[in-house]
Formats: sequence, C-alpha cells, structure tokens
Amino acid sequence: MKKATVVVIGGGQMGRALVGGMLASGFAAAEQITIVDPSPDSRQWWASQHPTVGFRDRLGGDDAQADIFLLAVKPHLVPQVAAEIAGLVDQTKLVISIAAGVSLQTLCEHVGHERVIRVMPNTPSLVGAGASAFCVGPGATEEDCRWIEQALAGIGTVARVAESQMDAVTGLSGSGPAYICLVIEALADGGVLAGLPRQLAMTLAAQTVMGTAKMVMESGRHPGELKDAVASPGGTTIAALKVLEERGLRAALINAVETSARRSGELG
Ligand SMILES: NC(=O)C1=CN([C@@H]2O[C@H](COP(=O)(O)OP(=O)(O)OC[C@H]3O[C@@H](n4cnc5c(N)ncnc54)[C@H](OP(=O)(O)O)[C@@H]3O)[C@@H](O)[C@H]2O)C=CC1
Ligand SMILES: O=C(O)[C@@H]1CCC=N1
Repeated sequence: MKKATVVVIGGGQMGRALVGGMLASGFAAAEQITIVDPSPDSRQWWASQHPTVGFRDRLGGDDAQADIFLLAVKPHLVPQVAAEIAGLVDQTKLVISIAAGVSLQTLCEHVGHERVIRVMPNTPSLVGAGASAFCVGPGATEEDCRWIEQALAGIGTVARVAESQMDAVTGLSGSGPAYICLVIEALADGGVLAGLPRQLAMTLAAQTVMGTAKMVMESGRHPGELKDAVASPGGTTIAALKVLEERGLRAALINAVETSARRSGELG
C-alpha cells in the first residue's frame, strides 16, 4: 500500500508536519495526498508551501476513492469528521487519527467499522526527527500496520504500543517539543543576560539541546553519566546544577509529562 492515496482532514500544524515530512522523505508524492480544511489560512499555506498537493475546503465525492483517511483535526471534531467519512465511503477504508485522547473505540463507533489506527506523532516530523507511537484497532490489517510504520519511520522514530500507553506518549513526546522549545528559549535568555547577542545565544542553545540528545542516543550511555562528565569538581556546571535542583527542574518536568498525559485522557 506504499502508493496509497491519502485524504488528510485538517491541514494545520500537525497535518503540515506529517505531510511535509512524508513528502521530504520520499515516502509519499504530492499526487497521492489531498488536504481537506475549511480554513483560508490553511489554503494559503498549502498553496505557498506545497502547491502540487491537492486542497479542498470540504470532503466531497472524489475523496471516496482514497485508500486512507487521516484525521488531523482537534479532538472535539473527530466524532463529526469520522461520521462524515462514514457517510461518504461505501466500503471499509483505513482511518487513522492523530487526535490526542480519542480512543480506538470512539473512532470505531463514529466511523462505523474497526479498521482504524491511532497515532501520536510530534511536530519535529516536519524535519525528519519526529517521535511517534501508534496502536491499532481490531480491523486493521498487517498491510495497514506496515504502511503506518513505514510512513512514520521515514520521518523519525516509531514504536507500536498498547493503547493504554498512548496518553503517556502524548505527555512525553507529543507535547514534548513545546517543553524543549521553552528550555531553548530560556537558555538563550540566559545567554543574553550573560552578554551574548540574541542570535548567537539561540544558535548555541538549540545546538546544545540537539547535540546532547544525539549523544544520548548514539552513545547509549545514561544521561546521568553524561551529565557527570560535564561537571568538573568545584567548577561552573556543578554550581549551575545546584540551582536547577533547588528550583525543582526535574520535578517540574516529571509533573509536566504527568499532567499532559492526564489531560490527554480527559480529552477522550
Ligand atoms: N500540534 C501538535 O504538536 C500535535 C497535535 N496532535 C493532534 O493533531 C490534531 C490537530 O492538531 P493541530 O494540527 O495542532 O491543530 P490545528 O488547529 O493547527 O489544525 C487543525 C486544522 O483543521 C482545520 N479544521 C477545522 N475543522 C475542520 C473540518 N471539519 N474538516 C477539516 N479541517 C478542519 C482547522 O481549521 P480552523 O483553524 O479554521 O479551525 C485547522 O486548520 C489534534 O487532534 C491534536 O491533538 C497530535 C500530536 C502533536
Ligand atoms: O496540545 C495538544 O493537545 C496536542 C497533543 C499533543 C501535542 N499537541
């Protein structure tokens, strides 16, 4: 099903990241994708960034030919959009949802069949560095699983998980890019406070986050060990780490992930 045609319903932040990533990785070609989104801003964005990708304001008869429907609308709109798909297609099509908190069971109920997949991607998919997890409904085929796994593997890492783990994935990697952007912004502010020009501070902050993540992933060493390697006895780093411990950085991050995961459960 690699050449499957896909109707993406919702061409906002995450629709852009996923489709942009799939096009950049070569997994999909523009003619395989149609975006459905009523927003004029969205239409303008797609026309300027990906003019060869099809774009419609609403689902229509032509869309019934597609192999896959990918729901990238806000969670509260999923029941309505799933029901629209159910009214449009006269046979079982693969329906994929990326909506936070919306369960496979809810999807099945509104789509009217069980060939569904739930995905939690994240925005770095746009640059081929996403982190995604998915779980599958009882009617999804092996071919469906291979398709979603290959699509997501082309734009980052992918893991198949139990549905009970999806809220935790949302709290960690789904919402995570926002936490890390906050960290990068704050580190850059610190650099500016210490006298660096803004642009240099931003570059140093972002590269430090990226380089450290790369080192953790490629070395296989525990982050605590890599942290210890930076902190010289009586030096600058250990003095700064003391401040972060006093201010509760670890607890703040742990609580942030837990709170996002809980919120994901509430959205469903
Ligand atoms: N942003 C993220 O980092 C992540 C988001 N998600 C999930 O992805 C989904 C989309 O989030 P995100 O991309 O951030 O949201 P956005 O608001 O950026 O995008 C949603 C788009 O869908 C449009 N839309 C509204 N109603 C319809 C409709 N009936 N049919 C088609 N399109 C419609 C919206 O238009 P308008 O603006 O006019 O309403 C908007 O352009 C959510 O369910 C979220 O939980 C999952 C992982 C990460
Ligand atoms: O904030 C949200 O609800 C979505 C889900 C994960 C990331 N963004």
